[in-house]
Amino acid sequence: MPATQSRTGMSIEFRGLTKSFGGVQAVQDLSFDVAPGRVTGFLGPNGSGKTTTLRMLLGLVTPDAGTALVGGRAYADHPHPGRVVGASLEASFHPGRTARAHLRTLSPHVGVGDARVDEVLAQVGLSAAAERKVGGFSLGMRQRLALATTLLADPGVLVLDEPANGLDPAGIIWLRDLLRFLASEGRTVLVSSHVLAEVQATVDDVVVIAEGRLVHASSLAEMVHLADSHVRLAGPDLAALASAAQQHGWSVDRHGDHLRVRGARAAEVGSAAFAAGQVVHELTDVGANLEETFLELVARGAAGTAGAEVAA
Ligand SMILES: Nc1ncnc2c1ncn2[C@@H]1O[C@H](COP(=O)(O)OP(=O)(O)OP(=O)(O)O)[C@@H](O)[C@H]1O
Repeated sequence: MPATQSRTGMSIEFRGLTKSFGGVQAVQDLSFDVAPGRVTGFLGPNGSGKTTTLRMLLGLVTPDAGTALVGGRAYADHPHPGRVVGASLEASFHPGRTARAHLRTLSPHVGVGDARVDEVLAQVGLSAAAERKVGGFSLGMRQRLALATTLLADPGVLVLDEPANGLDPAGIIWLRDLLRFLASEGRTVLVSSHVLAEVQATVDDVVVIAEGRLVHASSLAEMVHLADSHVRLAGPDLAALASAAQQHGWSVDRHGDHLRVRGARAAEVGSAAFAAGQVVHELTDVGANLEETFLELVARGAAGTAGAEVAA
């Protein structure tokens, strides 16, 4: 077994990380922190730069500028980086090998024995499939084996790229419980995903990127607060409706052909419009929708207008 000190989570720091491939600016001046003892969701749409960022963290891609540090050091500067950070990024399996054989080929490199191999197979629910060839594994089983690979050295830092991809609903709940348990032990757990809903029940902190730039970093609780409910209001004279709502001290944003009024319920907004003599075509209470907030942050980030939402 590796030394227990490896289990202590270290913080991860990204500072001014920048990388382009030819004409493609994959990551731009990206800075955020990932804290130990918490699960952090690293979110962004396809092609937003998540994998490139994680590859730079693991020293697989050289940044054009900036740093990515684990416990204050570059990954490669740790004496035994594979024992400090467990990462699923490079997980590739020989189809003719069994799950157990796959892990046994890796175990000497991270200084663990066969007993640990069976332990992690049990931890990811693959004990019964240990002697089956990986070529016949489902996507979900491959995800479990990738996770077993990252856990093998009992590392304090886990970096998981889209770990929920391919898992069935029961598998997603299982993964959530496992990641929460690993974080509760003090580990640093960084999980990428392009679907907030997939990791919403798992993460403590949220980092959102779009087109390689940071658009939001906060606790999940703060993001939920951002996703506050509002009243959707439309009519032939939006300017007059907006001013009627503002006179009551409610905040009003225009979104295309309708307004969003915050701080009031639909009934109050309807009464205010009536009192102002305004025709209303649409008046709806819209509940908090985290996924919608995520998509909005991404859209605003892509348009380069997200600065105000960046909390980190
Ligand atoms: N080795 C490379 N050569 C050229 N372009 C690359 C390379 N790696 C990434 N890119 C480009 O950088 C951008 C970011 O890609 P990246 O894979 O980091 O995004 P992602 O957020 O992980 O996407 P996904 O959710 O689809 O995995 C994309 O435009 C991609 O095409």
